[in-house]
Amino acid sequence: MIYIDVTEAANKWNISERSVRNYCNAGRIPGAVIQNGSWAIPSNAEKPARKQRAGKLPTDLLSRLKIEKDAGITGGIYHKIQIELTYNSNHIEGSRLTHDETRYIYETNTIGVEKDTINVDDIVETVNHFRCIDLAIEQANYALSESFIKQLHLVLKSGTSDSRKPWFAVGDYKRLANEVGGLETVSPENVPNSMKELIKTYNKDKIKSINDIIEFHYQFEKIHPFQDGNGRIGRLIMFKECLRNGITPFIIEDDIKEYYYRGLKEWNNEKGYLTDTILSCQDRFKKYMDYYGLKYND
Ligand SMILES: Nc1ncnc2c1ncn2[C@@H]1O[C@H](COP(=O)(O)OP(=O)(O)OP(=O)(O)O)[C@@H](O)[C@H]1O
Repeated sequence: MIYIDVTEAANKWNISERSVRNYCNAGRIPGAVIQNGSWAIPSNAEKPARKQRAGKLPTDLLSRLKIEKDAGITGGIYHKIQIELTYNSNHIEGSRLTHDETRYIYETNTIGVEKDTINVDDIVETVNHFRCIDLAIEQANYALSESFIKQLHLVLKSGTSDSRKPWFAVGDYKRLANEVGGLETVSPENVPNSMKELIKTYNKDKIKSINDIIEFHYQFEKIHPFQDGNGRIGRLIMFKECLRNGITPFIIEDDIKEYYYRGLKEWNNEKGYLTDTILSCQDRFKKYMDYYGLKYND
């Protein structure tokens, strides 16, 4: 990939450097990454379209999400997904922030102190997760790539205490071996090849089914490419890929976490456990879509 810097992008698109940086920060330039402290932008990236004003809202989910996000509309499906997906995905991984606390952080960028101790990382990762969802929406229409997956990790883990550990790679694959559910995962030296292979296989067919997305998720979790954050990154990828393929997304809610874990554990023996769990999450999501007058095809 050939990259250009912020000044070059600003000249090319005839906008200020500040606007280019704002677009990068908002995740509106697919593939833009931070290198040596400044933004590196793919040379073939297109200038982001100007924000649309809210008018008659479209009934397909991705268009609606983009409009609500860009227009800063509150109380819609975008707002709902930010809170539900962030709360549940973080909670599955042990965050102790409550649903209300997650909502306050999203809506007011403040947090009331309801308990004695709040883990700062829980707050940082919650705010970061909101931005990851934005990235998934902005880049929904691009083919899945390693650079996008690493960018999600960079955004999710930036500013956390993990990011200050010398052995922890933020926005890059793991340096130390890890396991999941007591099972071995791919060793750090083999992760780059395994990820390349996984993405190549996944991208072979242009049109994806929900089963392809679930299979990818299992394979991704088996590789466990990052030191930490694999569960949340994996679920964000599924969210993006559902949007890209016109498939109803789903939020794995905390109350069915055990079924989700069992589904992953048993995937090689019985795919029905995980598939059925995800289909029931999709049914829940369709209720949100009905409420907001959105159409779905599955
Ligand atoms: N038996 C299993 N097989 C494959 N993947 C699994 C299995 N059990 C759990 N997972 C996946 O691993 C994720 C958790 O991994 P882990 O406990 O290592 O946390 P992590 O890598 O720190 O991710 P994050 O902090 O988001 O979770 C789960 O959310 C799930 O997606």
